[in-house]
Amino acid sequence: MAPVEVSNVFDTILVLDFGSQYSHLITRRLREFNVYAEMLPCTQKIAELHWKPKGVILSGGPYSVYEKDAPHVDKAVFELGVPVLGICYGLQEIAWVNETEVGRGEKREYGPATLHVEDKACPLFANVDNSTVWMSHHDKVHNLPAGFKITASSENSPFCGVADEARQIYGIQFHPEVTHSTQGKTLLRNFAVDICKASQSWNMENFIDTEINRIRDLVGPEAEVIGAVSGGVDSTVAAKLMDRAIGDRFHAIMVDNGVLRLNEAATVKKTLGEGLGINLTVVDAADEFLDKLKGVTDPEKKRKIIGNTFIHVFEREAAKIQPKSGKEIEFLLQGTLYPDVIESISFKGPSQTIKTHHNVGGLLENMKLKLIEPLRELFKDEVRELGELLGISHELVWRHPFPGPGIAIRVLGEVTREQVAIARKADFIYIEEIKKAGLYNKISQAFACLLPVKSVGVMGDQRTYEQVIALRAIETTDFMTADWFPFEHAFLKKVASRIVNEVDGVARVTYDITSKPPATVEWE
Ligand SMILES: Nc1ncnc2c1ncn2[C@@H]1O[C@H](COP(=O)(O)OP(=O)(O)OP(=O)(O)O)[C@@H](O)[C@H]1O
Ligand SMILES: O=c1[nH]c(=O)c2[nH+]cn([C@@H]3O[C@H](COP(=O)(O)O)[C@@H](O)[C@H]3O)c2[nH]1
Ligand SMILES: NC(=O)CC[C@H](N)C(=O)O
Ligand SMILES: [Mg+2]
Repeated sequence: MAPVEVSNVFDTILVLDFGSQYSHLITRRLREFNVYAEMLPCTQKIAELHWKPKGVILSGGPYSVYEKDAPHVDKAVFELGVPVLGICYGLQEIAWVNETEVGRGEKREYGPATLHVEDKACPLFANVDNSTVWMSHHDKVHNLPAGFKITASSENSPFCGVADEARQIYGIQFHPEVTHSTQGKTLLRNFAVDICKASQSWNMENFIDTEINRIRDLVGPEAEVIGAVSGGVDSTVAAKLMDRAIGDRFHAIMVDNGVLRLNEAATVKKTLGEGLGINLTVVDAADEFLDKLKGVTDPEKKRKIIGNTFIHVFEREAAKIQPKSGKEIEFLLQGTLYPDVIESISFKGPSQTIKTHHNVGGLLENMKLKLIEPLRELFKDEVRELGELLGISHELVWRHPFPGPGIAIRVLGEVTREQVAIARKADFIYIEEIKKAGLYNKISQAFACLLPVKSVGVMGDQRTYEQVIALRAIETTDFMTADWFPFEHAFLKKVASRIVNEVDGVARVTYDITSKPPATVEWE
């Protein structure tokens, strides 16, 4: 029997990734109109798929089809009897497979171009007008492949759209997945819904039932599962799904690593344990973490120490659990999201190893435990929607992300109890003011950092010589790029004044106005 996979339950469009920076956006757009799509590397062998796609999209990519080492699609894609759409490199690949010349164009084309729909009857262009599309290519299809007709053109690309309607193979030179292609979403919908006949049934309500059944099948009637939860969105949603699926055979463990936010452990215990009824153990390992961090100032070392200590604590706690069945714990729950999976499977080039799925997450290595990752098909906003449907409070669902290494990477330099206490208090005041000003949900992430430099101040006629707090607030959709949040001056003034007045050990407050890149979100 084929394994129960999401793609076996929902009609699925297969996106084959040739390494374009936009590949994941194709999946994203299709899901926005409730068609499920999954991305796999372009090297995927069709015979090894456990499910049959309703259609296939070949993405763009940095290679040239005529290069010696260029990646090529498994030709079995064209034997599946389902529609195929090639985008940019994908179009060039379709031409290549059909023995049509592709070469370097005289002109590169990056940015906006005007699309001319030449064949208004082509179902791919239904309700698509002559409009702006986004181009990003240098190569050019020189001739029309045999059996194809021209469906669209642009000034620089006479074969901007081609189709072999009998075989349902379509190619376009532009990128419909980027929002700058103003009618790109209509085109993708035409392909997925009208041409491939994929049902628009992908929504979080349907997903809950499917996933609960899948977990029950996988775990069976007796086995027990452990999972690390932080009180963050991902692990809470994963834990709640697990709880619905197998009840008290799921054991959630939260580690107080001594670098959580103010009152965090107690709050999580209350919201997850009492509020959501999840079987939760909070382990106080603060001393163990802080002892190991003594004298360490290098950011990477700090991260490694915290990561390893998490594993030790977690293994120790897991060994204490004695399942009713008398057998050992068999499964480990992880809150892996789709972007993590994409990162690990995305096609980066023929010379690079493509990581496989068990490397994703990596909370525990060399473990006998089998992984369960209920969110591995979902984007963050889908996880949030799922959280709301599972009855998790709006406040928890919309919490800003908080990194596992916590305040340890927000206290620059050595992490001591005293330094953590200062950073915690300042962070608490900052977030409290953000919430009071009604800004929390407009900001993607905000926090305070403690800088290990001293600065002179004057308070109550006394000279002070204390440390500096740097405030950070960013707006982003995917955390890969980010911009700083434009607070009103009055707001910053208020926060600075409160922090200097209420937090001993701080003489000065600054606001970080660096975007990512060149900076990162965290300071370490
Ligand atoms: N203090 C903790 N105790 C136990 N597990 C933790 C702790 N901090 C992090 N983890 C584990 O590490 C994983 C990764 O953390 P991450 O911050 O990416 O996700 P999250 O905390 O679930 O959600 P969010 O991104 O909203 O913070 C978590 O899903 C959880 O399994
Ligand atoms: O769970 C986590 N463990 C980590 O080690 C870690 N490092 C960064 N982050 C979070 O990732 C996002 C991007 O942060 P950076 O721009 O600093 O890489 C931001 O949301 C960061 O808070 C982490 N989350
Ligand atoms: N964006 C792409 O897919 C580019 C394809 C190919 N590398 C070109 O330059 O034309
Ligand atoms: Mg977190």
